[in-house]
Amino acid sequence: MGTPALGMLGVGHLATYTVKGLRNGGDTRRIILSPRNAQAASLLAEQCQCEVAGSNQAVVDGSEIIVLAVRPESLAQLLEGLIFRPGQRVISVMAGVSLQQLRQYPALQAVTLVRALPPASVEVGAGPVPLFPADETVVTLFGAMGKVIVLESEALFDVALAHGCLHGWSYFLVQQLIDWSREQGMSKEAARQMVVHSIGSALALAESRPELDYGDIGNGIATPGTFTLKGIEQIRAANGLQAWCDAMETVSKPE
Ligand SMILES: O=C(O)[C@@H]1CCC=N1
Repeated sequence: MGTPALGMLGVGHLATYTVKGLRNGGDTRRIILSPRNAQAASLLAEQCQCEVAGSNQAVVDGSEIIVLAVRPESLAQLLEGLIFRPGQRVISVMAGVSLQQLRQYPALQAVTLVRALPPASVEVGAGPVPLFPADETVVTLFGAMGKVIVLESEALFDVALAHGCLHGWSYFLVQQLIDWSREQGMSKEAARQMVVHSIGSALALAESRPELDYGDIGNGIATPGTFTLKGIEQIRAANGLQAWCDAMETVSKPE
């Protein structure tokens, strides 16, 4: 048996960066794309050596593993009339749709269902990919493009949804800090480098010292009389740290 073929139902942003991540990670398996978004599918097929199927059913028939990468509101229409083989592996990358909700669709009743949430950074092999439940085939598949983290429960997978959002929020935080630096007169390049390396190098140092908590390192720097302490006190007083956890709380509790 060769490497299981992969079918993508839905060729939007998530499907596109996932396929790019797999190819950039050296995965050369057969990848079959659904035809509905014809322009995106043919572009991705050309860039990443995929095939565009004639129909969604052809995607299912030609693949051992199928990724559901449509918007939740399009799912019912997508599944209408589709026939999966019993035991076929179906990975849902739709945020906020539970296994129980997926199981309500007649088409999905006999398949092996797995949930995953690849962030955009898998395109460069750098994302955490939360997964539930454990599935060796999917761990191997997505291991090519990121660090797969198998969660112990679906509730914890929903917590990881908040981390998926954190990934997205990071861009806004970094951009806001770059914009502020530029308003002070810094060049675009210097502003970007200063912000990115300030945060990136903090992560690098902390990850070189796994025995230390991030808070320990922060407290070692923010000692009495420092500018760092003055600033973090101001951020805390403005709810600037707690606001992030509050948003995590909101998005990790779908419905
Ligand atoms: O924003 C979203 O809905 C998805 C979930 C995590 C990242 N993106």
